[in-house]
Amino acid sequence: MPFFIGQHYYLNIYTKDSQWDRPDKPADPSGNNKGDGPEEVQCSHLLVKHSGSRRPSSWREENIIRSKEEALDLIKSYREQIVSGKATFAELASKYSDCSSAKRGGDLGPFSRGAMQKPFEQAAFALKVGELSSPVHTDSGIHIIQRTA
Ligand SMILES: N=C(N)NCCC[C@H](NC(=O)[C@@H]1CCC/C1=C\[C@H](COP(=O)(O)O)NC(=O)[C@@H](N)Cc1ccccc1)C(N)=O
Repeated sequence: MPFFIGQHYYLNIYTKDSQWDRPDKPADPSGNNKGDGPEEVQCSHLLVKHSGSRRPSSWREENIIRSKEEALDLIKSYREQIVSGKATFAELASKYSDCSSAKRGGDLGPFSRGAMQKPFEQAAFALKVGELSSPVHTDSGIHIIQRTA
């Protein structure tokens, strides 16, 4: 189906899914996503901001000027320390995360789709419980995410 500007798309108001093609049946009001993964996840994250972040400031640093590349190097080193068992996720998030959730070891609490920026949501909902993501880029900066529930 060729795409052209102004083309209408269809939004399932229950599951928030969107599609170009006209649905062939009414949306299910129960909002069941029919096994397309969990409705809600709980995650912890470690955020390293950089000069291109939408808000380059945090509880740790008034004015964050590190480059995106430096932020990625830091995130990779934290991820390596967690994977090798040198440090726990909560220890590093508490010390180094540029998000206020650092105070809770990075815990964001439970959230459903639609709450977080898309790249973060996509990564979080693809994780199995206990799994640690690769670096995830959002407008906030670079994250590693651990699904806890
Ligand atoms: N529980 C929710 N629904 N809270 C609203 C989330 C808003 C959402 N946030 C994000 O997508 C990213 C990924 C996770 C954290 C985050 C960004 C920022 C840091 O980045 P910055 O905004 O300075 O660019 N931290 C937050 O939002 C914190 N309130 C998250 C939090 C902290 C403590 C307890 C619970 C949640 C968004 N749509 O922007």
